[in-house]
Amino acid sequence: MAPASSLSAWSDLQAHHESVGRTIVLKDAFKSDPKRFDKFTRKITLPADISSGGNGTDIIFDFSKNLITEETLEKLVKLAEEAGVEKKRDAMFAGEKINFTEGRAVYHAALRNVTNQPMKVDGVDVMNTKGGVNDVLEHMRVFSEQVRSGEWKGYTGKKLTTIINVGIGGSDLGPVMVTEALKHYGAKDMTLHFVSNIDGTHVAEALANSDPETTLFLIASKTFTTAETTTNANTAKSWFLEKTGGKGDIAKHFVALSTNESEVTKFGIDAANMFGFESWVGGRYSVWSAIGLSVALYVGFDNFHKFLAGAHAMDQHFQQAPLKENIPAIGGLLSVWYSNFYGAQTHLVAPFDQYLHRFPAYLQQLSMESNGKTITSDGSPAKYTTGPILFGEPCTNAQHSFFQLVHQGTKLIPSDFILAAKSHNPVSDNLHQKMLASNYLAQAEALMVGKTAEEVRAEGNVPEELVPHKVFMGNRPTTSILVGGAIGPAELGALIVYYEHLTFTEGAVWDINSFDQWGVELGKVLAKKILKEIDEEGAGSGHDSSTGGLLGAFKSYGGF
Ligand SMILES: O=P(O)(O)OC[C@H]1O[C@@H](O)[C@H](O)[C@@H](O)[C@@H]1O
Repeated sequence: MAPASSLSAWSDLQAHHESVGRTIVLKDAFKSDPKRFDKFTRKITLPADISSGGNGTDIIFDFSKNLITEETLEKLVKLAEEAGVEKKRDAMFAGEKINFTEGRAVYHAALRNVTNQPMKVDGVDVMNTKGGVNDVLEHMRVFSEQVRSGEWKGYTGKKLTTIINVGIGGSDLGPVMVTEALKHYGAKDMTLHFVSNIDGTHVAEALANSDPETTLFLIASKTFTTAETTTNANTAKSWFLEKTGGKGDIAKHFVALSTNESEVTKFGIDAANMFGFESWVGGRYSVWSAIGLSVALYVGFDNFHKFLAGAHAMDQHFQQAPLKENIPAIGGLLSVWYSNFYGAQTHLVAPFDQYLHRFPAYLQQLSMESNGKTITSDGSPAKYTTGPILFGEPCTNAQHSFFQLVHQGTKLIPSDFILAAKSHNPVSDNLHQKMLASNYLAQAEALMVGKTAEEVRAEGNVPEELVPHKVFMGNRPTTSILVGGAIGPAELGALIVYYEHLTFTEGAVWDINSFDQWGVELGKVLAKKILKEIDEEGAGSGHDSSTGGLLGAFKSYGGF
């Protein structure tokens, strides 16, 4: 595929940015076009039987507060066409090996293919083959129901009520985020811990208050070779054997979520207690796989299934909707518009939802591990900026910390605001929910309309020297996502997949491989070498003076 910047739609957009983009004034665009909201808002309705309220939940994506005209959208769609976004999308859903640096299909959509459409990789039906998607789901259903009901017992016959998921990256962030987001649906008698960091504090704190008789460990690792996870898992195993005086039955207390059966059995977990998946599931897309077992255990399999079904609804929309109506494609194209034509470097995602407090952290891996790449498909460096820095925190908290920069800083920060119309906790007669909503609406409005010097002066009593400090430039773009109900499993699934395919669209336009992650390797290799050096005499070898100096200082201060 040709580099994006050589496409004619790209030059066309550059000219369009010069002539139109740079001069759009959003508040004027709204004044002159009363239909702007309708024109740029898109909606998906989830099937009633999976929606949180029992009616089909609408999810509205209001793109109207973005720096676009109808012509911009047409030109962005043209860019997507020229960049082959639809072709690449279809190749992904056809199981082609679009992860071309690892020779792998990118098929996480099969994991949530709840309508059981035929999906094949290398001619093999991944849904119905032995050990395939449906078999693993069935294993997850049976196991999660047994644990939740107490039928699956620990070695002394007690119900397992503490779940410790040991995993990192995609084997941690998805399960953490989703179990937090769906806490309302979680088993009240279950305590969850997620141990990811190699910092011994993480595992020590999780074990400190856990009872080996009632604890279930999920060792979650696609490769089962990740240093942090195998080390934490071994520490957990030693703790378990020590606390149980060697009487603890690993088979009852440890299960593995992995693709690597031989490493799993080497660790001491029976293959029967392994929940598998395939190499075509990338780590950051693995919450839909066996890696989501903690979710199924916590919220129950029916809810896990709804989570998959909501995701599937967004998959189907992405596959079927024409680009101009295609919600994730529009999201991705807007990101390209801001990154490549306005020079934006960031993407803020602020959920107005406390349950979604780990959503931005989850999206950081999804977006930045996928599109933090320089090299394009022909091996040459991109001549344009690629993956933005995604960041965020829940609101209203973020408003009281870093929103200063979003409103008055020198940077353009395209922002997404997410709100559910219904709260799971409508306390104080919904006062909190109304205040939350008022902030969600006010922030997007304030970012757009800003405040001129004249408006500041008109407020009266403002010393002239303070006027410039109180001016808000405005015209700062936001996308407002409104879930027309509560955020339940299906709504959450659909929201995640919106961002997955947004990320896909960006990467497809930028002509990069969004599905590998070579950039995490170098640090791992160097850490292995340095770990050895910590136990050897001296301050290592072949290091620069900073690394060598710090290594020496660490050893001397730490007494190593
Ligand atoms: O699940 P594994 O194999 O232990 O890998 C965990 C994480 O390891 C990281 O190194 C990768 O960058 C992530 O993509 C991955 O999710």
